[in-house]
Amino acid sequence: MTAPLDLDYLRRAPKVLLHDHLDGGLRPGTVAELAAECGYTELPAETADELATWFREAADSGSLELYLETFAHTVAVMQTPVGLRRVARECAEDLAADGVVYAEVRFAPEQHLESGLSLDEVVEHVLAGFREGEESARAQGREIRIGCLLTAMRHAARSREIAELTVRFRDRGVVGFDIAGAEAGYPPSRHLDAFEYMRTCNAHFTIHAGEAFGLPSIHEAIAFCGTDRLGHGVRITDDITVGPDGEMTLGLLANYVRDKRIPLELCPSSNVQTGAVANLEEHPFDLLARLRFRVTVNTDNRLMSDTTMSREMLALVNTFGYGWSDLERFTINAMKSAFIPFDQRLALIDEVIKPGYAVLIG
Ligand SMILES: O=c1[nH]cnc2c1ncn2[C@H]1C[C@H](O)[C@@H](CO)O1
Ligand SMILES: [Zn+2]
Repeated sequence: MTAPLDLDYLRRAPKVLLHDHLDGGLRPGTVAELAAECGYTELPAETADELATWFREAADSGSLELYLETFAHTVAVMQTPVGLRRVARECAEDLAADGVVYAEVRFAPEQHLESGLSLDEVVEHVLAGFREGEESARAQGREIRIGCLLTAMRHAARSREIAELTVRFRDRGVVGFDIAGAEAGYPPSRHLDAFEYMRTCNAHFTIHAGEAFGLPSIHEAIAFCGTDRLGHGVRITDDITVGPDGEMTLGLLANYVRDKRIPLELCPSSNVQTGAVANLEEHPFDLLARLRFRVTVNTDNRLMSDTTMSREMLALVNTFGYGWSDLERFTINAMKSAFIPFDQRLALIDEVIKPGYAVLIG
């Protein structure tokens, strides 16, 4: 018998998450406790409940720039070994509790140097936290694997350094590189040397592109930088026209993205909050899914969107009427697009994802 498609069963479904920011996924209570421990006095609210509401409402800004301002408070409490480790451990625990079996979690090491840690030390503490979280999840019967992505901030000038840091840690749990931050005015090609370095090292990267800025950003990310995946990429719809009879025509760039199976790391709730799309009903997720782009479901920032992978999937189910087989397809899309070796991706698909959905599909 097919399992009901509700939050409870969605949590049991094996899920794969490719786009989740470590500094956008803290537990509200942890923000409050770490602030008290490290003497950060600028928090906009005191209790966990008040903070949860504040982050969600402040991020509901309709602009990526205003949305990003909320990160000042989370980054502020992630400056010490204790803070970094705890946030990473809890991230792994929370994702595992939600039924995520594989996640790539990203953060920008250059934003965590205020108490004198080196870039390498910051990464070491975060990786140690992930390993602790994986172990405590395992002790509770939940298997999760976390790969770490290192992000460079696109308005800054440290991308080459962060790319080198990524490659230095490639055998210790860092699986790829990314650029993030305000998109308008900071094209991906500003960081060409970092991407060239990554390609020289046969290393993987994704680029936030096509979120707050349109096709030129996506074109640069692919044609100039050679990105493996697109962070968001929703604006690829600017290159798709839907005729009066519903006939869809893809432009050269949209065709290229689809033909090359370039994965789209779509983040439905986040896109509504930053104003990339007006509401979930108008989100192009379904259009792209029906056109068979390689769509994946992601959280982006669980704290700012007050969300989880299960809730993002439920929102899509309620909006577009998806069934378990659709969710399995999106999950396999994500697993195929991960930055870990092919044989390991295949093992997770065959041994964890397919059997997990088979039980739910009945
Ligand atoms: O959706 C996003 N677009 C661009 N930048 C983002 C997004 N979500 C988080 N960031 C930024 C803020 C964080 O401090 C940084 C590293 O995780 O990445
Ligand atoms: Zn993001």
